[in-house]
Amino acid sequence: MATTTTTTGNLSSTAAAAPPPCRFLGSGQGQLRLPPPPPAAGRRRLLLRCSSSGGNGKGGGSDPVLEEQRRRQAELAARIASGEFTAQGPAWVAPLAASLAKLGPPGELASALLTKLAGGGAASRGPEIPQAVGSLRAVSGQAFFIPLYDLFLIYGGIFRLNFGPKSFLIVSDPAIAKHILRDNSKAYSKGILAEILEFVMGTGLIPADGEIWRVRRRAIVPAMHQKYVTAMIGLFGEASDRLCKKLDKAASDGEDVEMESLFSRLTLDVIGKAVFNYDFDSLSYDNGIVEAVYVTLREAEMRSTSPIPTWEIPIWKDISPRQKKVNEALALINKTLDELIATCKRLVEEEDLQFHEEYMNEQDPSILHFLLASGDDVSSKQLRDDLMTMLIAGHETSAAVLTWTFYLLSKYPNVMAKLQDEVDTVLGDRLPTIEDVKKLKYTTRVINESLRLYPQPPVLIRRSIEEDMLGGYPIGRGEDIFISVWNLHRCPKHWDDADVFNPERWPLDGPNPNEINQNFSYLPFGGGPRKCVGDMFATFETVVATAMLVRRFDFQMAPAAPPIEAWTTARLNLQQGFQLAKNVSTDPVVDAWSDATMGEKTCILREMILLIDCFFRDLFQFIFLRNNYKHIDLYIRTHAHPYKCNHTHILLLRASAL
Ligand code: HEM
Repeated sequence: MATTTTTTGNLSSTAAAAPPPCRFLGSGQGQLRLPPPPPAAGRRRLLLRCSSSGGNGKGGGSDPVLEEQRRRQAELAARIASGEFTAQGPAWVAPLAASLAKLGPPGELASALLTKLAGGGAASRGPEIPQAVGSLRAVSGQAFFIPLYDLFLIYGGIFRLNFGPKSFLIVSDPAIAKHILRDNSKAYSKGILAEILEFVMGTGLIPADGEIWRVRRRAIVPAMHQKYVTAMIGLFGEASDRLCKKLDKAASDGEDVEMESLFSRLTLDVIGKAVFNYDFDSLSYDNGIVEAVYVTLREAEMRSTSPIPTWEIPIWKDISPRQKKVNEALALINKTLDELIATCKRLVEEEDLQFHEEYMNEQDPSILHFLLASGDDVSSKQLRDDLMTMLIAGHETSAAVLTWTFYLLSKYPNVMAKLQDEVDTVLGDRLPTIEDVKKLKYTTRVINESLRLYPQPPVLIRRSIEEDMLGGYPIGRGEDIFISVWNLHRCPKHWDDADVFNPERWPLDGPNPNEINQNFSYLPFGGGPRKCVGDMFATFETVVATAMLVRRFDFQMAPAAPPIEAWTTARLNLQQGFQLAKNVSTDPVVDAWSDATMGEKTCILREMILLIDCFFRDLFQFIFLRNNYKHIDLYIRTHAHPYKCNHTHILLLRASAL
C-alpha cells in the first residue's frame, strides 16, 4: 500500500534539529506534559493508506458499510414499493370504528378492538397515520434504524410500524419531535425505556417520570454548574494523558490495541471521578469494581434482550451461576456506593464551606459532594439510583462518540489534517484549559458532526400518557413512540450531502449547533425538559480527548485490515433459524429450542420468539446507549519513521458484529 505524506512545513530542517520532529516518542515518565513539540511549521505526520478505505478527502472512498446499507436500501425500497408493508385494511373499518367510539366506554373498547384487529392503531378517529406492516425480516438482521430510514423516506415524518400485536409510531419530523419533547412533553413518559432500565437505574433520572423525575432533576442540574464543568477540564486532560501514555507503551511494544474498550475505560475513569469521586483507574488495571460495573451492564443488556425472563424463574434465579455473579456484582457496587456516600457525608460535615450556587469542594468537586452539601434530602437508594444513572449515561455515550469520531477521522484525512493544525496552533503541548477548549472550534465542529452522523442513542423513546395530535393525526394513550434522531440527522431535505462527514457545514464563527438553533432537526442531546444534563460536560470531554489524541497520533485504517463487516448480522435470518438459536443465545431455555427435530409449528413459534428476541436486542441497543451501531476496534501499531523515530499510527482494523 502506498504511503502518503502530509506535510505542514519543511520537514528536513526540523528533522535535523533537537528535539526530534516526532512527538510520538516516550511521554516523559510520570509527567503530565507531553514531549516538547517542534515548531508548528516543522511538524510532519505520516499517514498510511488503508487497504479498505480510499480516503479521497471528501467521501473516503468506497465504504463496505455504506455499500451494504445501499444494497439493503435498494432491496427494501423494492419491497416497500410492492406494497408489502402497507396495510390497507377494509374500507368499512374506519367509519364503523368511529361510530362505535361515539357509544360511550363499551363502544370505545369495541372500536379500539376493531381497529386493532383490522391492523389500525390506537387512534380511532380522524385521518389514519400511514402504517408499515409486514415481515420482520425486512428490519431484522441489520441495525434497526437503517430500515426505519428507508421507511421514513417512503411514509414520511410519522408512520406506524406494526410488529405482530405490537405497534410503534416512528417520528422523523422535527416539528413533531419538538411537540413531543418540548411543547407537550407532559403528555409523554419514558415508557419501555423505564421498564427496561429499572433493573440498573431504579428511579434514576433517565427512566424516572412524573414527580420523582421533577424532584431529582431539580436537585441534579444545579450540580453541573459552570465552575464544576470548568474544573472537569483538568480531569479530562489527565485521563486522556493516561490513555496517550498507554498507547505510547503499546506502540513501543508493538502491540495491537483495541480502542473501543480503551475509550470505554477512559470515560469510565472520568465519570467515576466526576460523579462520585471514585478512581476506577480502569485504564491502568482491571479491579473487582470495574468488572462488577461491566457484569451489571452486560446483565442488563441480556435481560432486556432475552425473550424469556429466566432471572425471574423461582429456584433457577437462586441457583444460576450467572445470577449469582450478577448479584455479587450488584452487591459490590452498592456497597462501594454506600461507602462513598458515607465518606462524602463525613467530609461535608467536617468542611467549613458555605453552600452557594457555584459551590464546589476543590478536593472533591463531584456531583455527589454537591448533592450532599446542598442538603439534598433523599434516600440512600434514590441517591444510588441517581449515581448509577449518571455513571451509565455519561460513560458509554461518550465512549461511543469518541469511537465513531476516530472512525470518521480515519476515513477523512483532510478533516484529520485540519484538526491537527488547529490543535497544534491552539494547544501546543499543554494540558487543555477551558480557554483552550473554547478556541478549539474546529475540534468542536468535528464532534458536532460526528454526533450528527452517529447520534447516541439513535432513537429517543416515549409513550403517550394522554391523547394528542401528532402531525395532524390523533393518537391515543399508550402509544409507544420512537423519535428517530438518526432520520432527523440524515434527512436529505434538511441536510446537504447528509451522509457525508463534513464539519465545515457548521461555521466556526456560528453558534454551537443545538436543537434550538437547528429547530429540532439536530438533537444529539435531546431537547425540552428531558434534555441531557451532561451536554456541556460530554462536549468538553470528547473535545479534550480528541485534541490530545490527534496531536500525538495519526489514525488510519490498517493496511491489511479486513473490510469492515457489513451492518448485517447473521443472527436474525429466518432461513438460518437453527444456527441462530445456537449462535445468539446464552440462555439455556432458548437453546433448548434448537432441536432440529421439532415440528413445523414449534419451529414457527421458535422463530417468532427469536424475532422478538432480536427486536428487543436491537431496541435495547438504542435504549441502553451502548454499541448502538457496531463495535469498532481501533488498533495501534508502530511504524518506522524515515527519520528513525518511532512514529505511531492508530489503525482502524475492523468493525465486528454486534
Ligand atoms: C456524548 C455524550 C452524551 C450523549 C450523546 C448524551 C445524550 C443524551 C440524550 C439524547 C438524552 C435525552 C434522552 C431522552 O430524551 O430520552 C440524554 C439524557 C441524559 N443524559 Fe446524556 N448524553 C451524553 C453524556 C452524558 C453525561 C456525561 C451525563 C452525566 C454526567 C449525562 C447524563 C444524562 C442524564 C442524567 C439524562 C436524563 C435527563 C432527564 O431525563 O432529565 N449524559 N443524554
